[in-house]
Amino acid sequence: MRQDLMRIWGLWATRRGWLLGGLAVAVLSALSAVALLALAGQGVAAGVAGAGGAVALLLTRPMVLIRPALRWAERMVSHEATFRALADTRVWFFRRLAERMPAGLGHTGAGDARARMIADIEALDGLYLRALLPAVAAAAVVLVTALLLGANPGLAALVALPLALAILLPIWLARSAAPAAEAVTEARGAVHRAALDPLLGLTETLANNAETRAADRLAAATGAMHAAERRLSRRSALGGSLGTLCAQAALLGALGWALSGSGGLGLAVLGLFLALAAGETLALVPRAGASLASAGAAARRLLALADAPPPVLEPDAPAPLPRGNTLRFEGVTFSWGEGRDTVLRGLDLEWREGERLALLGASGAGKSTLARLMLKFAAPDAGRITLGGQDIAGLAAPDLRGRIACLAQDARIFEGSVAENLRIAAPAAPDAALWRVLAQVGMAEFIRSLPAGLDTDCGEGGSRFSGGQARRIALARALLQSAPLLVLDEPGWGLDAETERAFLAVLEEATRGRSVLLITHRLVGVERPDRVLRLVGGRLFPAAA
Ligand SMILES: Nc1ncnc2c1ncn2[C@@H]1O[C@H](COP(=O)(O)OP(=O)(O)OP(=O)(O)O)[C@@H](O)[C@H]1O
Repeated sequence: MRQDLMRIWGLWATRRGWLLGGLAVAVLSALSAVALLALAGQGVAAGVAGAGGAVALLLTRPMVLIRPALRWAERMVSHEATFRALADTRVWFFRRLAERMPAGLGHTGAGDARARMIADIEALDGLYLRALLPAVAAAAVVLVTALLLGANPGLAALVALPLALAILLPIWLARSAAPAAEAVTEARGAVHRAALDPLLGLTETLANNAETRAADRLAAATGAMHAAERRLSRRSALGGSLGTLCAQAALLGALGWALSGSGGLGLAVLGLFLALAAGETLALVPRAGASLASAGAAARRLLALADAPPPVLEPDAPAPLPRGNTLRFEGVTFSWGEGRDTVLRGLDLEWREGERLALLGASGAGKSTLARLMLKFAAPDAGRITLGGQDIAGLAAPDLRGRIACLAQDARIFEGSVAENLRIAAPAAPDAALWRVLAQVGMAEFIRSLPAGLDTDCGEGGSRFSGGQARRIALARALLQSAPLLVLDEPGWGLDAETERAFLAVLEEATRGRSVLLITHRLVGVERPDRVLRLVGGRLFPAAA
């Protein structure tokens, strides 16, 4: 746990100024509480002794204002620090995921990754806000208490030692709370999945009358989560009780010392008031144990995913992009991981520059896998893939992807306007270019008829449009990318027969001068490919058009 949390702290290096600033203000704020009560105590002692206590009163007045100001500053600075650190962590995690799962989350649990991205990263704020901040502030208070009472080491020990114990206890408890925190984090992920999965597939859930079963699963997952949370709360409550016990022991110690009459009135009152002041700061510490354990569990889950080896390593010194655009597979063998079926077996392919290739094959034959290998979303287990004679392993992935445009089978429409979705492929494309590709996929007229035209919002996952319309926008996006090689994975998926034929008929015109790889289950007769290949048993065979 410690190592994982240290890694997370290391990730926040660029926010060290804010984080340390927050710590400093938290310490000052806690010490101001001590100063206020210490001065009040001195005032009371002076008053009781008939010495007036005017000086204490004079000093107390500004403290009454300084303290709330420091509390306000503590909130603002520490929350800003946390916000910035967590934002960095989210971006870092996103990049790590993108490197490690270029072929998409579909095969690795999108719900789980989403839970980690949101909930686990949020739980990390406990490391700073609820563990480090209160613990450091409390430690400073205990130290200052010991120093202020230093005139009498006996009294100092009676007050400061139980208080120090109140800080150490939650840290010690955090270790034993780690499994409970881990269980809570896992259970939250399970609730996320149980809630999201049937919702994302709501139509199937309802059509199969499966909502009761889905609700039962969600209830079971929620029950398991509450049970796990209860176990963690018990630990937290134990920490809270033990912490309070320690703080009260300090008060009792100070009171006992005062009543024993072994020192002056001033010191006795100071001891009592300091024990009271410290109690207030220490009240936040017991929660630190559970928060630390939860942050540790979240950090472990995040790092497990973020540290997975990337499927394709980027070259240290990428080769320059070659001139030619002929793409070759030379004896490529590939499986998606240990224990998984071999998808490609010593596959050879020459996709010549400017060639229009149709790739047929049964479902699951490995057609999309072939496309993913070309884009370096995965790397061959044996053999190599070359572009213009250069092994793509030596090319930087962004360079390669600038040469090969791809319409994936499950291409997603993002939230944002039609224009924004298209410009993902070509950020500087003028409106005229957008209209051109929309016309090529038969969508220009429809988009023009919408009040907002190109600015029409697509909705989440393209929900503003029908499946076929969304598919055509994705197709237009692939056409817009001016890459010389174009891979179209099932471009007709979701289109009615007439639209599919119309699109395939204009494909030649729309992709003139480019190499096209058309991946499909079947040809409809209007494609006019230069060559047709069929993928069977991990190898390619010539097929009739
Ligand atoms: N990203 C991935 N991670 C793990 N396994 C994968 C991944 N993509 C594909 N597979 C697996 O590889 C095998 C071939 O799948 P692929 O999608 O390449 O076939 P396909 O010929 O395109 O099928 P379809 O025509 O049904 O789309 C399948 O067993 C599939 O589960």
